[in-house]
Amino acid sequence: MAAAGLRLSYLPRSLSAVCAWPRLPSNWSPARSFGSGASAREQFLYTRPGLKSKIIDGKRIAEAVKAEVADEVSGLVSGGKRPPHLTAVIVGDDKASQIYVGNKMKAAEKCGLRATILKRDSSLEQNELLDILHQLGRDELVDGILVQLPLPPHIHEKTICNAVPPNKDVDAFHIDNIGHFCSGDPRFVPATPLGVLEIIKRLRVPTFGKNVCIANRSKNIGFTLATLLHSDGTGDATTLICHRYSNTLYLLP
Ligand SMILES: Nc1nc2c(c(=O)[nH]1)N[C@@H](CN(C=O)c1ccc(C(=O)N[C@@H](CCC(=O)O)C(=O)O)cc1)CN2
Repeated sequence: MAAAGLRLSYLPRSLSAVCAWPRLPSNWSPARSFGSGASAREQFLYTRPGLKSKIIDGKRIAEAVKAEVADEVSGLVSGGKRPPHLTAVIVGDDKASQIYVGNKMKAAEKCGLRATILKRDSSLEQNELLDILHQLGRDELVDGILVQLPLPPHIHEKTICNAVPPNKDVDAFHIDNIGHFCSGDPRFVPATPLGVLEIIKRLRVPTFGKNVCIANRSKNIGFTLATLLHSDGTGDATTLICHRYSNTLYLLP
């Protein structure tokens, strides 16, 4: 189940957040590139005349991953086991969240998993949500649980993430799972960075000894992706996390 849980869910459509640093041409000068009142994006592009973008067909990769997970699940089922059961809890009416959860559940079903959505109104109290999670934790027919974020403002996100039983926490947002991940002994890995790593591996983008710049500093995405990419035997790259306050000069090769 852990392997299926890890590889499920979301694959980003593009890999724009990760790029190898290109070499600058010999006539490049900071004054020419930074002195024109250009936007941050223009400055970035001006300083990287050799940078070539490549659009990645994430959908094709996602289909291949789903087919492989479906094979694993059908192996379990033909061995007499029941299909793993993923339950998503969603609180409120956030449009994007509805779409994300719908897509995750469709993907799970396509892989042969049982998928359940528990949808609750935004007026749900924190204690009621905690009760739901305790019940799901005790339910032997539920293997994986995710609580879609964001939650309404009256619900404390960290309290909820830490109420998902760590052995069913497919998002790996529970503090125990963050600790396991950071100490190099992951039980689950957050889906988005794992999806990016999967794309890098499947496209055989070399990372060994490379410099990688990650344009995202969130704990669940940029930070986790940097950890994966610099880890021994996983990415073996040198990673730089940058954000809106990063000095663009740090990006020079
Ligand atoms: N329980 C969870 N809640 C939330 C998660 C999560 O992983 N688990 N992540 C986000 C929402 N989300 C998936 O649920 C999600 C949203 C956006 C992306 C992403 O990679 N976006 C790309 C654009 C991709 C595209 O081209 O469409 C980007 O922003 O650059 C990944 C995951 C919050 N809640």
